[in-house]
Amino acid sequence: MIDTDTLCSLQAVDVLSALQRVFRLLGRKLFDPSFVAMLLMLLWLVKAIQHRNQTSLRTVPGPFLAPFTRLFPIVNIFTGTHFQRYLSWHERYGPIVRTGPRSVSVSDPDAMRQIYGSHAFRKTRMYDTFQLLGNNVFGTRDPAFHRTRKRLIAPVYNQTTLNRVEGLIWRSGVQTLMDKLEGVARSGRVANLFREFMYMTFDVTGETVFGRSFGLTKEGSHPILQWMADFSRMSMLRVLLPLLYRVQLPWLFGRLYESEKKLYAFTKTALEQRKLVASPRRDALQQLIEATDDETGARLTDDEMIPEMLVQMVAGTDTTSITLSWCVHLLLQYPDAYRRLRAEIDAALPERDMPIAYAAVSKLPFLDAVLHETLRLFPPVSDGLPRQVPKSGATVGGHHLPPGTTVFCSAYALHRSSALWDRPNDFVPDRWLVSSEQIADMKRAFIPFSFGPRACLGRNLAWMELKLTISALVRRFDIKHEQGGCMDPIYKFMLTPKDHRVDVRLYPRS
Ligand code: HEM
Repeated sequence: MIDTDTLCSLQAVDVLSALQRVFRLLGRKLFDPSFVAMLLMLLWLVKAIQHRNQTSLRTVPGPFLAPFTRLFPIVNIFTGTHFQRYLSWHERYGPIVRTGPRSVSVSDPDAMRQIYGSHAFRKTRMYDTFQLLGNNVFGTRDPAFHRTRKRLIAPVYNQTTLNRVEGLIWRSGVQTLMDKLEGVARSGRVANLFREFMYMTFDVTGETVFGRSFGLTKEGSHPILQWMADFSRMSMLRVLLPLLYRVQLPWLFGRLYESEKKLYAFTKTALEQRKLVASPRRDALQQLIEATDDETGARLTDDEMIPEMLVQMVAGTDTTSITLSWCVHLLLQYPDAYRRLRAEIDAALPERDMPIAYAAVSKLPFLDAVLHETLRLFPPVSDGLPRQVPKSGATVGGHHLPPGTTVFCSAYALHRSSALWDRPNDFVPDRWLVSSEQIADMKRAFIPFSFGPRACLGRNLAWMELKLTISALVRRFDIKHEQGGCMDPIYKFMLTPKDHRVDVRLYPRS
C-alpha cells in the first residue's frame, strides 16, 4: 500500500521532473530564433488584446487591426497615401475612427473645434521635429511659452508688416518670376511651375525675413535648399532617436551637422548685418529685432530670434508654393473655371504692364473662390495635426478618450467628407459664391490653416502671395498643360504632386 505522504512526494517528484524537462526544453529553445519570435508574438498578442479590452477606446469604431498595431503610421510614411486611407475609413466607420492602439481620428466640425479650439489638447512629441535650433512659436508644446512668444512676435505677422512687405513680395517674388517665365515662354521651353513657385516663395522669405532674396528664381541654386533639407532630416532623426540630442555621431551624420552649422551661421549673419544698418527698412526681420513684450518689456535674444526666422522658412514656403501648383493644375483641368477667372482678372487689371496692387485683387470673388476650392481639395498640410488628450481624459464625438490618446483631424478627410460637402471630390468654385452666412457655415469644416490658438500665423501673408501670383500669371500668359510628370497627390511632408512637377507651356498674351 502507498500512503498519502508517499503519493504526494511521488507526485511532487513527477511535477518536478516535468518542470525540469520543460526548462531543459525551454533552455534549448531559447536559442532558437523562430521560437523566440513566436514567444514575442504571443506576448505582444496577449498585451494587445489586454489593452484593447481594458481601454475605453474599444468602443471607437475602426479597422480590425488598428487596436493591435502602430504599424499604420509607419506604413503611411513610406506609402504617402494615408490622407486617402483616413478619408475612406471615415466614410466607412463615421466621424470618429480608431487608427491605432492609442490614436483616434475625427472628421467632424464640432470634434475638430474641441481639439484645436484651445490649449487643452497639447501638441504631441512629434512637434519636437520643429525645434529649429531652439524653441519657437510653431514647435513649442508648452501653452505658457506659446502665449508669451506669440504676444511678443505678433507684429511680425500683423497687417502693418504685411502692407510694408507687399512691395517686396511683388518685386523680389512675383515680378521676378513673371519676367523669368516670359524668357522661358519666348524660348519655347517647358516650365516646371512646381519648382518655379518653390523658388519664388523661398526668395520672398529671403527678402522679408533674411534681409535679401536667395536669388533662386534668377540663379536656379542656393545652398539654403540643401541646408534646409539636411536640417529637417536631422531634426526628424532626433525625434525618432532622442539619444541623438545628447550624442554626436559625426562619422555617420557629418554632412547633416555641417548643414546645421552653416544654416545657423547664415541666419546669425543676416541678423548681425541688419543690426548694423542705420535706417533699416520695416520688414518682418526688423519687426522681429524690435519685438517687445507689452506686458514685460522683454526683447528677443539672437538665439531666440534665429528659430523664429527659420520657422517662417519652414512653415511659409512649401505650403504656399504647393497651393499655387495645385491651383494651376485645377485651372487646367477645368477650362471653364480658367476662362471665368481670366475674364475677372482682365476686367480688374486692364493695364497689363502695371504692377498689381494687392488691394486690386484681394476681393475678387472668383479668384477667392478658386483658391478656397483649391485649398479645400488639396490642403497642403492635410496630415492630421496630432494633439494629446489631457490628463483628465475627454469625451470626443460621444466616446471617452483616456489621457494621452493621440487625436487628430485630417483636413483632407474633413474637406472631402460626403456627409459635409456636396460633390466633395469635384472642383466647384461656385460653392463659395454664396451668402456670407453660408460661407461661414462651410468654413466650420474648412481648416487648411488649422483652427484655434495654434492656427497659422502667416495666413494673411499666404493669401497675399497666392492672389498676387495667380492674377499675375493669368494676366500675363496663356497656360497649356504639357504631358509628363504625375499629378497624383502624395504625402511627402505635405500633399504634393507625385513627381514634383507641374509642366506647362506658356504663351505671352498680346
Ligand atoms: C498656403 C499657405 C499656408 C498653409 C496652408 C499653412 C498651414 C498651416 C497650418 C495647418 C498650421 C498649423 C500647424 C500645426 O498645428 O501643426 C500652420 C501654422 C503656422 N504657420 Fe502656416 N500655412 C501657410 C503659410 C504660412 C506662411 C506664409 C507663414 C509665415 C511666413 C506661416 C507661418 C506659420 C506659423 C508661424 C505657424 C505656427 C502657429 C502657432 O503654432 O501658433 N504659414 N500653418
